[in-house]
Amino acid sequence: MIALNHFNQLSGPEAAALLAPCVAIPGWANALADGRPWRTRSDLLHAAKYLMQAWGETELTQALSAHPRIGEKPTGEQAHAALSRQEQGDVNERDARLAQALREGNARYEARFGRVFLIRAKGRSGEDILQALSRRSGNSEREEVQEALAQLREITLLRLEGVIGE
Ligand SMILES: NC(=O)NC1=NC(=O)NC1=O
Repeated sequence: MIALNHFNQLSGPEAAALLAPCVAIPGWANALADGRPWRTRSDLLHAAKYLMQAWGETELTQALSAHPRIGEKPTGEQAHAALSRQEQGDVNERDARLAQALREGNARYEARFGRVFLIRAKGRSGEDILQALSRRSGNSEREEVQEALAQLREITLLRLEGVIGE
């Protein structure tokens, strides 16, 4: 985490690179880097949320390239991977029944929608996630794009709040 005034003083590329692990949508990080200097952290977070409203299915697909399946914690060392491992901390990978149910649920979801199931995992138990996976698998395509985008916004905002301090 760095302080806002330090973020304001970085070069453009450094500022954008710092935000890149929040979501794999470069335009979003670049726009927030270009918007500096931010007067307050709140101004930055409001701008970030405003920019996310424009995201659609294209951005969702783009972002999913950096989100591992739920229950499959990534092994990579990139910042995205470390964040995903931390966010999925409450998914008890030692619970073999849960892990199997998530694998099966993810496969069914991907067969239906053609993309990885995305959920804000932080603060959710494996059981909570499994229930959401089951419920959302019954969504229409249009409903599910909106739900997945809402989850992407939550994940991205939580990550941004973890990167930039007051
Ligand atoms: N497929 C996923 O939902 N992945 C993730 N959810 C999170 O909260 N972090 C992830 O990497």
